[in-house]
Amino acid sequence: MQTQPTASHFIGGQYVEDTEGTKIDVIYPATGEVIATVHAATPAIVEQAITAARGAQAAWAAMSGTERGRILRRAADIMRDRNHDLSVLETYDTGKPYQETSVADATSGADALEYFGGMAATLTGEHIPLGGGDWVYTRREALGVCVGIGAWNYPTQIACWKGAPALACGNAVIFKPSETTPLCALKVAEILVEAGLPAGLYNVVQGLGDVGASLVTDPRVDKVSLTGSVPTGRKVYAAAAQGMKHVTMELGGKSPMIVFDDAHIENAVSGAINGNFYSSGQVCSNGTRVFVHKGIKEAFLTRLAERLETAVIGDPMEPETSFGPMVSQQQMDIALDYIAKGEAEGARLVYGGKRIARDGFYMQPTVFADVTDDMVIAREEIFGPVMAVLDFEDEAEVMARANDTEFGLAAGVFTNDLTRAHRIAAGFEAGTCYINTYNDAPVEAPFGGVKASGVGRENSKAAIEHYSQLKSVYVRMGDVEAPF
Ligand SMILES: NC(=O)c1ccc[n+]([C@@H]2O[C@H](COP(=O)([O-])OP(=O)(O)OC[C@H]3O[C@@H](n4cnc5c(N)ncnc54)[C@H](O)[C@@H]3O)[C@@H](O)[C@H]2O)c1
Repeated sequence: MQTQPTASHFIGGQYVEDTEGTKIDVIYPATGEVIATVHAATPAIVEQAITAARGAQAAWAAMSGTERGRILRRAADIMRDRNHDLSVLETYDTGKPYQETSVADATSGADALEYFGGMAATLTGEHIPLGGGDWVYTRREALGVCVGIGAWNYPTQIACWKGAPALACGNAVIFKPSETTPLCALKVAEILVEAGLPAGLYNVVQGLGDVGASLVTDPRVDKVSLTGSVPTGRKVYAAAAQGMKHVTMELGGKSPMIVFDDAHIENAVSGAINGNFYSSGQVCSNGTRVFVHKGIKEAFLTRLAERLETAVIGDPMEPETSFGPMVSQQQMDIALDYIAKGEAEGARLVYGGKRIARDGFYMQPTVFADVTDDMVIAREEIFGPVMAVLDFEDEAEVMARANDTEFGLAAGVFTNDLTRAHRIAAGFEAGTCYINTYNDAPVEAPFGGVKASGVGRENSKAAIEHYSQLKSVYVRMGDVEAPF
């Protein structure tokens, strides 16, 4: 497959290059080889993108929702038709196994385009009757130019989860992918244009944090949607506040998963695997603090270790590979450093813990038991395949410990006690909760965090609120009274 894109950026409906920008090498995580090179956007490229977006937005917003939606739904169909190639590219960009990318990336992006494409024609205001025959009507209007800034773990999905609702509402989009995974968003832009999206409405500019910051601070940008870490979120939120811009913040987590002693152990182990080792642990909503009731702890750990033995670690392009490399040397080193901290703090290493001796950024899926709440591996987001298993005995105690974190992205509970399951879900301080499952993210349901994990929601009808605004129009049917 040709991994070198035609050019670094996609602006005004076409590929654009400016080799003056800082060189960014794209590294295939499975081998460490450079598979493409792009250039960070220069100020001239940023200017071009903002001008293109502003120039195209008003006419797009003036089209009917049905027309806008049709284009998005056509793009969804093209994405599904090209799922194989898009999945291979996603694997080159991120290192995630094709087994995952073929079902969770372009397919999820297509779902967002289809869902919001269908919704575009349903976006309306309301009629509010007042006394004396007067009335108010509301108009749901676009925000203008929306900037999306992506993390590296789901480059296609993030480009679509931000782009689809923004476009459905009549906005123009400028998307800056993570500098670690710059390739996939360009394909999303190409497909949208092929589906009939007028030029300038979905632009992709490459770059590091400084390019993101220059977009966030530009007065011509109306909204910023970031997927990234909490420290970056604090900076971007603060910068956006200066311009009183709308924001969506999809940030990190250290989510709890509670396994009661009446749980179906096999399902709970599956949930813990999905919530810790999918995408080599590089998922924001992962349930990395697994609280297991003392009564079933050893049975849970034994079964977990047996199941981990069956993971197929290897070439991510091979269909049977179920666990691939980390995205980068840097991210692997961060995770290995946390493993060293866990051992130094006295946690019991029950599985993995080592780098795998082969090319690329491979490390073992890792499980620590006997982890206590104060350990660094139980408090900080690792963003790697490192599970911390903690003991508990009492429901009230585990609820308080689960919530004792600055984060609030996700949380899960495994139990067969119906009322307890809902009591726990109600008690979680988290935006996205799971009962007897973990890490589902269908487009129909709102996704996002509370506390330091974020502001706003992606997916579902809720996303519309974050990509549009209401205008109230007051209508007087009679004479206007005034005091003098
Ligand atoms: N809640 C979610 O939906 C979600 C999904 C995926 C990942 N994440 C989080 O993302 C993090 C991992 O991704 P990452 O390492 O790419 O995150 P990161 O915060 O390092 O970078 C995210 C993006 O922000 C850009 N950026 C950095 N500094 C900036 C600045 N000052 N102004 C504007 N843009 C700036 C980066 O270039 C990148 O595109 C984890 O914390 C993970 O939990 C959250």
